Amino acid sequence: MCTATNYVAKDHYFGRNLDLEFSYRESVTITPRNFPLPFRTVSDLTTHHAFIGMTTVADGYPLYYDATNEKGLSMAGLNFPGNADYKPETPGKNNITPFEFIPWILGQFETVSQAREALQEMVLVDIPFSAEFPLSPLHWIISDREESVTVESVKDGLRVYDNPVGLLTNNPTFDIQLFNLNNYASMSTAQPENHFSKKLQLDTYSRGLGAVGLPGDLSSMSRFVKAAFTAMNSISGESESEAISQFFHILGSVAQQRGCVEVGDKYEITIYSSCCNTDKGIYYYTTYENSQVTAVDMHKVDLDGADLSTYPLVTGQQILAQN
Ligand SMILES: C[C@H](CCC(=O)NCCS(=O)(=O)O)[C@H]1CC[C@H]2[C@@H]3CC[C@@H]4C[C@H](O)CC[C@]4(C)[C@H]3C[C@H](O)[C@]12C
Repeated sequence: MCTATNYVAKDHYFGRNLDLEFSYRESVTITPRNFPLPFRTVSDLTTHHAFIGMTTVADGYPLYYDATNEKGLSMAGLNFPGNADYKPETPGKNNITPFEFIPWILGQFETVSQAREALQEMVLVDIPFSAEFPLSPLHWIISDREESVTVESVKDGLRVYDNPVGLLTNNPTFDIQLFNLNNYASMSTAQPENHFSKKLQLDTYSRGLGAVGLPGDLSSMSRFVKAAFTAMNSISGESESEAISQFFHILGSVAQQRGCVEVGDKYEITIYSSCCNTDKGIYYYTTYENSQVTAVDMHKVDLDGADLSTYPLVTGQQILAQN
C-alpha cells in the first residue's frame, strides 16, 4: 500500500510513502534533458524536460515510482490490484506502457492541464518491461502546484479524475475514495459541541475530540481519509525546514510500522517516504531505518547531460551523538 500527497507552503511539495514487504533496491535518479528515452511504440524522446525521482534502474533504464520534472510537474504510481487493466495496442493512439508513463508525461509537459489533454489520446498498453519486471497493477496521481488528477486504466477504459484532495492511496477506484469522504463531514479540528442529546451533559475531557471516528487503521480507504484530514488541515511556517517537516508528518500519519500488516510470512513497512520541493527540484527522503532527511538536488548535476545520475538510498540510522 502507498500514499501520495501534495502540500503548499511557500513552495509546492509532492511526495509519497512506498509501503511494501520487500525492496527492489531503490535509488534516487536524475534523468537529464539529453538522456535518450526510448519508447516501445511511440517515437523516442531524445531531448526532453529533466526529472528526478525514485527508481529501480534496470538495464540502464530508469523505472520511476514517483518523480518531479524541472517545471514542477509531478507524478507517482501506486498499487491498484484487481482494478488496473491495460489494453492491447490501439492504432491511431499514443500507446504507452505503464513503465513509460512517468517519463512520457514528465519529459514533455509542464502542467496538469497539458497532461490532461495528452491523456485523451493515450492508451496504457499491456507491454511488460521484461520477464524480471512484469506489468504491475498501478494507478497514478499527476500534480502541479495548482491541481491534481488521478489516472486509472480500468476495464471500461482510461479514467481521468480531477483530484481536489491532491492525494492518492490504493483500492478501490478513485470515485469511491472521494465519495467515502462524505461519511466524515463532521470530523473537525475544533472541539465538538454536544449534538448527541439535549438530555445529556457531555464533557470535552480531552483535546482532539472533534475527530473521534477518524480511521486509524492501515487499509487503503482508511489511509485516504486519515491523510486527507491531516493534509487538508496542515499548517506550517514557510521555511524549507518547517515545510518539509510538516510534509513528513503528513506522510507519517499513514506510515506502516513493521509487525502491523501481515503479507504472507512478512510484514509491510514504509520502505521510504519522499518529499520533493517541486519549485527547487530537491528530492528529500527518509527510509524505514533512516529518520534523517537526505536530499538530492537535481540542479547540482548538469541537466544538459546525457547520462543518468543515480544515488543509492542511505538506509541506516544516522545518529547524531550529542555528547
Ligand atoms: C509495489 C509498488 C506499490 C507498493 C504497494 O502499493 N504495495 C502494496 C500492495 S497492495 O496495494 O496492498 O496490494 C509499486 C509502486 C511503483 C512500482 C514500480 C514502478 C516502475 C516499474 C513498472 C514496471 O511495470 C514494473 C516494475 C516497476 C519497478 C514497479 C514495481 C512495483 O510495482 C512498484 C514498486
